[in-house]
Amino acid sequence: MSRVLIADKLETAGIELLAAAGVEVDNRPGLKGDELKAAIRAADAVICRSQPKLTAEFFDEPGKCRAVARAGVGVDNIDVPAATRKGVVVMNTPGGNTVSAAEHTIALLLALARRIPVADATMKAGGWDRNKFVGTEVAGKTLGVVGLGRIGREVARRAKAMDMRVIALDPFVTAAKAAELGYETAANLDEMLPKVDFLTLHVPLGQDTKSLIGARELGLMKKTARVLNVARGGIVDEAALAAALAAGTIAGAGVDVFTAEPIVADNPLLKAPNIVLTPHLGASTLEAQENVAIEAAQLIADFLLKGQVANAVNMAAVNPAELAQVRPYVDLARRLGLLQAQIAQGAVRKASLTYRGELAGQKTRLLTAAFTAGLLEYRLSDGVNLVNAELLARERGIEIAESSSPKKGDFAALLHTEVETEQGTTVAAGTLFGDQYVRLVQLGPFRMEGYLDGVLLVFRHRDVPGLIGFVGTIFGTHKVNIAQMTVGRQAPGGEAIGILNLDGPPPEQAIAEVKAHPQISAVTVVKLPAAGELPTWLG
Ligand SMILES: NC(=O)C1=CN([C@@H]2O[C@H](COP(=O)(O)OP(=O)(O)OC[C@H]3O[C@@H](n4cnc5c(N)ncnc54)[C@H](O)[C@@H]3O)[C@@H](O)[C@H]2O)C=CC1
Ligand SMILES: O=C(O)C(=O)COP(=O)(O)O
Repeated sequence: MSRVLIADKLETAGIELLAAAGVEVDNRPGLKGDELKAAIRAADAVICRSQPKLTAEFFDEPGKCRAVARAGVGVDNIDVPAATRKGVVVMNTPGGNTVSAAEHTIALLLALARRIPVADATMKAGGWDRNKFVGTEVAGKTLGVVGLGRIGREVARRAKAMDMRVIALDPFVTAAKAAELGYETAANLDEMLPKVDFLTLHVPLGQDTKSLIGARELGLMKKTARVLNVARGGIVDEAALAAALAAGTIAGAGVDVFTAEPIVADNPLLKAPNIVLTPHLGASTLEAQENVAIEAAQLIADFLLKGQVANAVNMAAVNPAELAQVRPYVDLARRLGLLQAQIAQGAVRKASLTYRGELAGQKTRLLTAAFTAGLLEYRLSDGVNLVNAELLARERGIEIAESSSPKKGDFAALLHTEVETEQGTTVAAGTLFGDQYVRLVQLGPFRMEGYLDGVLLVFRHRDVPGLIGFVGTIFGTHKVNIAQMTVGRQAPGGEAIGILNLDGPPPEQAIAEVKAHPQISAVTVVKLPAAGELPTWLG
């Protein structure tokens, strides 16, 4: 009989579903340390929410555990790469708590605007003050929504119903799509922040979003503005927010999520003025908990009893033998996607892939999925993989088109990609040398032979003598080694593009010095995996 550890508080509907399916349920929420480790090892699968921190050590020796289901969205409390390495499938249940998280955000917004918690507390302490708690209407005010995914969209829709003006910021939402929904867009945070009366964050916690709102960003906002964080602790810097509230440079905040949960006594937000706090209650409604408990239990029952995998954030349902054959091209396609994600400016509308020569008609769906996974993987909270990449792109209104042409050009096989955003189209094409070495052979209109790994410095320039030496000297001075370099140009003395492969990330100062050259028009730093480093879904 299969055994499932329930490592968090889970609605009984989920537990009943497992029992009815003939699975043994070990319902022990709140286990920690060695006890949790032992319970995981003894189970075939685990169901959790955000409380247990399933760090790498829990997957070191997973015993018989083969799957973790997160009854909710954010998997930031689970070390997914560590789980993957050990072959543990991690699944989640996006969508089930979307409405609850959105409603909680609106509840905090109104509680702040009308100062309800403090008025309530004052009254219960014997007070009656109708002058001290004068609030503000939200109608006519501007709400900035950062992250217009599932929850952000529901928040924006509700704000619109309250006659708020909505400005959205999300790399996967074009101005046209936003306008269709009745929202404005901002090109970046700096443009959005000075305009908003309320700011709400609905992005996953990741490298890009940690401290997304810090002292500098809070400083760009109106003194009368209020900040809401129902996403994840740390997306808004806690110390900076507490300081801005104390200084009165921000008028209020509503926070549901914290860097350490349960909150620690010295968290500066506990003592900050004009703040409404809730203990991670965004998904805590009967409805949401029933949804996610049933969904998570069903995922685990199907996995254990039928071998079926759905909603996996770290696993591709691709036949292993097939994958082995095309692995180097899958790697190339993903790297081109990662490159395009970092060089394309503005919200992505469409990606068009053309398979030329020997690649024509060869598992192109798989390669297109790999390219799409690369294009999306920096931004989304769900782990993007071969299985879900195209669906996730479609959900975000990104069209993915592919075509094949068996005619051979300069290369026996070529993958040509074009990414269209509201600001233009970027072209990148790649191939394999010697059936295994991944190479970039075209960027924009320029032909070249570039390496698609590590840190790349891409610079557009005019092909004038001495320029390459100028750039090389800058990196030499800053002690950043240049491992490779390639230049593509159409004609001597004309427009050109240079790519340097650097042995480490370049300091800001070095980039500023490169940009200062009058013949260099644009500089972009692109971060790609090291050569041979494969994504977890391909490893
Ligand atoms: N307080 C609570 O109880 C709950 C909190 N959450 C949190 O909310 C987050 C969002 O959930 P969903 O809306 O379901 O996820 P989602 O994946 O549907 O939406 C996330 C959106 O953020 C956008 N995004 C990513 N990086 C961005 C950036 N740097 N700037 C602007 N936009 C960016 C993505 O393009 C995507 O559209 C989850 O990751 C989770 O951490 C989710 C449920 C309940
Ligand atoms: O689904 C999410 O990401 C949440 O933050 C909800 O967390 P919880 O399940 O209530 O611990």
